[in-house]
Amino acid sequence: MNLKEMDVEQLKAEAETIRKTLIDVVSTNGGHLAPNLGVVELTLALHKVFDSPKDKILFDVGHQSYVHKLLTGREGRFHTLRKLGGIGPFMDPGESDHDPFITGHAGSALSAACGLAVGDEKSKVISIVGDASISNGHSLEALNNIGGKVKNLIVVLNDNEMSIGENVGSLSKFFGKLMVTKTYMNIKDEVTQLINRGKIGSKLTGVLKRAEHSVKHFLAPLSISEDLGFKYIGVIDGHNLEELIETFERAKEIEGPVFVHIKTNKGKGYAYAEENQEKFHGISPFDADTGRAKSSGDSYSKIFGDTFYEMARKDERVMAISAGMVKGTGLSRAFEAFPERTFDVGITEGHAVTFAGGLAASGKKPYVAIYSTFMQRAYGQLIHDISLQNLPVRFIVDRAGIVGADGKTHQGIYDIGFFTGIPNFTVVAPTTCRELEEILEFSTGDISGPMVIRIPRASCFYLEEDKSLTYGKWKKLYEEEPGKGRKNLFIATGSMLQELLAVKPQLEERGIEVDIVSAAFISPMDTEFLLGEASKYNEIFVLEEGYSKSSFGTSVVEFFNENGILKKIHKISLDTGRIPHGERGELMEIYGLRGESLIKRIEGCLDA
Ligand SMILES: Cc1ncc(C[n+]2csc(CCOP(=O)(O)OP(=O)(O)O)c2C)c(N)n1
Ligand SMILES: CC(=O)[C@@H](O)[C@H](O)COP(=O)(O)O
Ligand SMILES: [Mg+2]
Repeated sequence: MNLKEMDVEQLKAEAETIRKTLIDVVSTNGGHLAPNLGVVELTLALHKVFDSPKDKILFDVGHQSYVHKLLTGREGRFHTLRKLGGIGPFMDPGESDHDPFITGHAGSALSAACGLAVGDEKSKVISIVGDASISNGHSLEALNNIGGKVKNLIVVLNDNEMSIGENVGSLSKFFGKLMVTKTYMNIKDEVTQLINRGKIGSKLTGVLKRAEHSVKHFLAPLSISEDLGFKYIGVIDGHNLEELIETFERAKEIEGPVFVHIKTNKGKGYAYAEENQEKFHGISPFDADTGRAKSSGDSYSKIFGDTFYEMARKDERVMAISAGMVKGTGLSRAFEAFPERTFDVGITEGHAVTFAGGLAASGKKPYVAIYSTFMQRAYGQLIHDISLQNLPVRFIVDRAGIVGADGKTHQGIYDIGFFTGIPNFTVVAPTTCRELEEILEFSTGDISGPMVIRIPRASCFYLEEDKSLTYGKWKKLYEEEPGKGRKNLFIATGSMLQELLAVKPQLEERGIEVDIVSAAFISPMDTEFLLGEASKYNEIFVLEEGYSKSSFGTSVVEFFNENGILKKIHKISLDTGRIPHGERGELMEIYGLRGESLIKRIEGCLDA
């Protein structure tokens, strides 16, 4: 039956069916379960009242847009969620006309919605933003622009009092306080009615108006409705379909911008997710009956978190900053143990970087752990605040390379380019977890400038016989003399050492000599090695899990060029910036960085 024709009881039954589908599919494929369980009624009510795609419904981040996908013709393919070629993780106009704009990074939706609303005044634009994402600078800049101006825009604050973990910061308290304005709104309504009925004299009217004003400022010193230029409706129970539908019908008729404040419960309807909202924010496949996820081996993030904990224990100047990703970056233990030296600054990557700069300028040893893709948000700060002052901030760039099911908005493939393109940064991509520990240990010393340590979304790799790292030096993993019949040199950084070693036997079986150098240091490069031993090889391969333009490979090419050495350099990296969602392993294979396709690619280079 068409949603528009359903009565409330039928919609409630539909909500139950949707919750079951969400649990079934996400327990099999992994994904963002708790955020979606929390917005089932909210999304049903939006689609009941508004006419998508004529009216544009845009979820910020889009990790909670699964219900919207189910209601807009994608239910038949929903079992393919986050799989290669299947339904995507966030909103994407390439996937459906009902997704008016791409999302994935927090805070962008309000700006996009502002543009969509101004660009098409005939439609209503409804943008749903979470209580953590609304305090992101991007969202605040948009609110600043929308307030008092954009009449066909409705902002829905989905307030579940959670980010991935606990929601942090004073702005989150401010938005929480808007609830208090409900009391104020009730008082205001009563005052207005009394005045309008003409039951009171003009003197008393003045007194009441002043009292109403003081009550407002006592209860909510800044009101979203009057001070920021929105018509405010709230607080609405986000699981009460009648109330939601009535609210949206009201909001639809009002000349906006309208701000609707909705309270929801993250994980609603699935006890395990309600009890552990952080775990079920984004989860890998799990057993729906027990709520237990399959465990995997130690990740690079875990090794970082454990090593950082030890470093912080030994050195009081060591500090950590996370932009809303404490658990994902492995830092939970350190945050619990050292609350006075660890800072979750919320979804504010730009601020996190400059805040760390300030700490470094005060003689502290800040470690900023941010996913590669979200680090893109802080490019200006990296140049203006860190590079120009050469501040010794340590950056842990997590999820560097292909991340898998989070798809094209989340692939961490540009950081090598943007960090090597800024002066003063040391850029290190450990090739094993032992190297990660070593470089972290090194970084606690009094380093002279900013240092980046890039780690993949992968389980740890170790070499049986691993030599120690020396700053700026690469490690030869071969014995033979170059030039004596040995023609091919492979310089592998980060995760690509493991990939290359895995195919080395097959390459050799096919008659391809494989001399490997493990190159944790992307910048500075081992120039002594490049000028000496490397220059004796005929073919040089540079392997990295990153975008090929402006890459480690590019740096090697430039270096040979600048030194007048003519070499055939093959860049084994990602030739496209549009890598879709799928499993990391299969994407590595498809894009020529793993297994048989890596072998073919190398053979192709040698044949050319
Ligand atoms: C720029 C950026 N930084 C970090 C993230 C990771 N992230 C995704 S959802 C999320 C929390 C969002 O919380 P909220 O907006 O309250 O939505 P909820 O999940 O509670 O519905 C974070 C930190 C992101 N997507 N984008
Ligand atoms: C939506 C979002 O941006 C995060 O929830 C992200 O999906 C987390 O990724 P990990 O699962 O790799 O921590
Ligand atoms: Mg939230």
